[in-house]
Amino acid sequence: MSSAVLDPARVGQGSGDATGPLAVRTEGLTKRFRSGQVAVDDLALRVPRGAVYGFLGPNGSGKTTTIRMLLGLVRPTAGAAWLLDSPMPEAALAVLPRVGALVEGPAFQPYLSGRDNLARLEAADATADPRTADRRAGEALERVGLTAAADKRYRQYSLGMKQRLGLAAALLRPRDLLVLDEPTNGLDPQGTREVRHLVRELADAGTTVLVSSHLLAEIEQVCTHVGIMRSGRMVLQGDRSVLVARGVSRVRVTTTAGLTGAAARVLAGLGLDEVGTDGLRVDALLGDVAPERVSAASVAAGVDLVGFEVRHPSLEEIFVELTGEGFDVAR
Ligand SMILES: Nc1ncnc2c1ncn2[C@@H]1O[C@H](COP(=O)(O)OP(=O)(O)OP(=O)(O)O)[C@@H](O)[C@H]1O
Repeated sequence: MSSAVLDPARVGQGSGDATGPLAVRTEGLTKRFRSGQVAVDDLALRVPRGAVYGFLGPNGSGKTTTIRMLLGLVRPTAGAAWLLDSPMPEAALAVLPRVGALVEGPAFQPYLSGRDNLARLEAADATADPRTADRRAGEALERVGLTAAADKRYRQYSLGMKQRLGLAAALLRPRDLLVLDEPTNGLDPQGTREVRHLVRELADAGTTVLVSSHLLAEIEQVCTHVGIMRSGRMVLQGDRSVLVARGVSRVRVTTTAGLTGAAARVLAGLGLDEVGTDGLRVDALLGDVAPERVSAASVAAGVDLVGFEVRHPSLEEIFVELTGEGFDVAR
């Protein structure tokens, strides 16, 4: 399917969608590498304008390949992508100046300083205004905390400094959309906090931000929306409440000796699943049963309530459950 076949106007691109105007949209986006590896499989990405979209998934789940396709750096095997309503890669020249990107391996010169590298990028960009280049480079370096190291050669930069320079390059001018692939890679905790702060600031100023990470905790606090990838497929996408809604709460009743059987029968009688007993504790999945029904039914059945606890899983637990993330990478 090519973008010519799939007209954005016909599929409601940019309006009409339940989620409102979109800054990034893909339909059936697929990448099969020559090795036969399907890195991205039939992806329908939906990044609303103004969102901070956390693009999450374990190592190897297809985030970088997706981002490279969005930016026209990798050609999709099938499907289509739009950035700011413009088809990619066809409209790359027109739309990419409005898009700041931080992707792996930016083309920086090792023997030039950070500042001179930015100047070189500016000089290569025909759409940039040379009169304001120095000021904008200085501001971008300051925003990413690189002013002190601005005149050091790139090859002497630490990984974190390189990452900051990549961010500075994305911020050389105001952007409507920022696409950041693992921006906290190589940063220390303070640097990670600064990136979060920067993302929030940019979003407050109206920029849409698509930010990938394999660590939910790193970007959870700034995301308005999430998309979770597993083995090249999107397993969950929407505003951040979809994550919470996805979590399954558990209830735990603690009672006295001799009453655990009765407690288990109460829980099962209410239709709760996975009822299990451990010492004086009886656990079950709460499902959509109200907790107060469980406590009331227990008391009515003569079960002493020594303890009563409802546990909501953390976002991290939900993320791990969805992605099946373990120590090994996906593939
Ligand atoms: N050029 C390539 N040729 C063959 N396979 C590739 C190529 N690039 C990526 N892959 C494979 O595609 C899959 C997805 O990789 P991708 O880099 O998109 O994942 P990711 O989610 O960005 O992971 P990470 O968090 O580790 O960067 C992986 O299995 C990877 O080995």
